[in-house]
Formats: sequence, C-alpha cells, structure tokens
Amino acid sequence: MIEPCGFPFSLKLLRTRALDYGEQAELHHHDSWDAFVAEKVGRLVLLTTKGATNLWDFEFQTGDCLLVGRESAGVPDHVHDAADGRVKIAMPGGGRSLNVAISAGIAIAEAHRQLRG
Ligand SMILES: C[S@@+](CC[C@H](N)C(=O)[O-])C[C@H]1O[C@@H](n2cnc3c(N)ncnc32)[C@H](O)[C@@H]1O
Repeated sequence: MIEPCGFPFSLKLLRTRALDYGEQAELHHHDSWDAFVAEKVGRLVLLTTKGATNLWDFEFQTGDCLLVGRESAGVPDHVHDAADGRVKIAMPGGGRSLNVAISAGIAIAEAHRQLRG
C-alpha cells in the first residue's frame, strides 16, 4: 500500500535514490489490509505499547510476521485485534513509545537470537 507519507513510500524512495544496497530489499505492496491478511503465512506478531507480553518472554516461531504501527498513531483497533501476538518492549526510563524503526530493530534482533541455527 503506498501512502503519501507512509513507510512503504519512504522505503521506495530510499531504494531508488539513496541506498546502494536498497536493491537487496524485497518489497511487497498490498492494496488493503484485507489483501495483506489473505496472503499472510505464519502468525501476525504486533509490536505495541499495549502489548500483553514482554518481548523477552515472547517465543518467536519461524514464519512469524512482525507488524509495526505508524509513527504517528500506531495501528487501528481492527489490526490490533487481528494480531496473533501483541508484544511490548519495556521502557524502563519511561516515555510514551519508542521510534518505530528502533522498535522493529530490537524485535528482529531478539527473534533472530531465539531462532538462530
Ligand atoms: C511511535 S510508535 C506509535 C505511537 C502511537 N502514538 C501509539 O500510541 O501507538 C510507532 C510504532 O512503534 C512500535 N513501538 C513503539 N514503541 C514500542 C514499545 N515500547 N513496544 C512495542 N512496540 C513499540 C509500535 O509498533 C508502534 O505502533
């Protein structure tokens, strides 16, 4: 899905204009949330400050699909409700939330640590 200020649009710009390694990324655009859900394989694991499970306690599985929300407003309720897992990253220093890219990086690193080998 391409949105005027959305993450996929930014990725496309980076891929074509800025990053020489951007070509290594495999991008998929979905026309709607329903189209995305119809194609997904594996569990939908949402990163959210409203998550019930701490990242360090969540058991990742091969094929899990990590979801992150918009920098501005997170995800709408129907996306939150559709997730198979809702995971939060503890913020001991306080604050409302982390940056979306930082959140994704932390969670991807933990998933790889658990599933390595
Ligand atoms: C800047 S945050 C969104 C802030 C939004 N105002 C809200 O309250 O959801 C952007 C995205 O980063 C992820 N995120 C940020 N902090 C997080 C945390 N502590 N735990 C899990 N995910 C987090 C979530 O996917 C979130 O939708």
